[in-house]
Amino acid sequence: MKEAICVKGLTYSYPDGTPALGDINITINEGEKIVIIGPNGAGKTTFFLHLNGTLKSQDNRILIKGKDINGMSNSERIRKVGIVFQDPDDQLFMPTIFDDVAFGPINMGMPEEEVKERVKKALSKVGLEGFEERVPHNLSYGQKKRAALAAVLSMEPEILILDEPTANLDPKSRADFIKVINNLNKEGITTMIAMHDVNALPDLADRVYVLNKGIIAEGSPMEIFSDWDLLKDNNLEAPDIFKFFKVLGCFGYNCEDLPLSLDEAVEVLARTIEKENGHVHLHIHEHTHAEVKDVMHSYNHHTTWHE
Ligand SMILES: Nc1ncnc2c1ncn2[C@@H]1O[C@H](COP(=O)(O)OP(=O)(O)OP(=O)(O)O)[C@@H](O)[C@H]1O
Repeated sequence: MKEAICVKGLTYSYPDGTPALGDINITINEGEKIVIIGPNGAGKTTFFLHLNGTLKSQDNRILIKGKDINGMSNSERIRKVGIVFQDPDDQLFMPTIFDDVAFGPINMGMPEEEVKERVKKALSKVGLEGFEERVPHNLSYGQKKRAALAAVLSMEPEILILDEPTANLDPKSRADFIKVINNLNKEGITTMIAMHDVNALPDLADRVYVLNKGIIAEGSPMEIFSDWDLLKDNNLEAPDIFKFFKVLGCFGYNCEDLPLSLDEAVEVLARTIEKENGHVHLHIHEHTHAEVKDVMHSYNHHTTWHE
């Protein structure tokens, strides 16, 4: 497998002395689907700002497809790594959507016909066909998120980095946005996402890194979410459905695989029902209401871990 991103010993403190990153070492291969989780202030945004060259550290190395990022020109970097920030208003600043999505290609000096072609293609990938003349300011939040993504896609980056892509989206927009990102990944784009939305994480990650100034852990979503101490120590939580099945397990529900998403839960339940001849046995009636509540709360760090 070819390396998309290789980070060696990245340490960074802001000029006012605030330490943000400590000795980050990671390797991400081409085509991977990576999610980075960590508490507020863990350094996720700071890390991303190093990957597009906005922040620079001299005493460490970041290789993008084998090439040192410090030796790359701006345009070379932007063509390799596209970053979509959490707030689309940070990325949309032109009078029309066309101007915003065309901004990168025009700056690269591309001929007019190619610019138009790239804008059309990028808008179609995010489901905003025909939005060229719309005013960014007047779009809905979900449309702005997709327009900001199109503005990055028009540069046809090989690596796509997204900060909190599902935050503040309604359920349909959230599902649509996840589908768009997954389609881009299937086309071969390496995706790296920072998110607090752990319920959406299993749809967007093959591999997860826990970042808290340094890399604390790395593994599959199942490996990470099964480690309660890791989650607790880093102010993180598992997807709701995973926690719910953990609770069911305490009441006698015996399932081999814990689900991380609703789709997986349906499969797991179907398998159990088949195995148990149409029955799922629970022993909740043997417990008092207070005991059931206690178990439920033990899997919700907001109500117990911080009390
Ligand atoms: N411009 C800055 N100057 C000084 N300190 C900063 C600056 N930007 C961020 N920091 C600090 O660096 C640390 C890492 O912040 P960063 O925004 O990278 O974290 P994050 O993981 O993206 O957080 P969140 O999940 O809340 O978005 C924090 O302690 C933050 O206060």
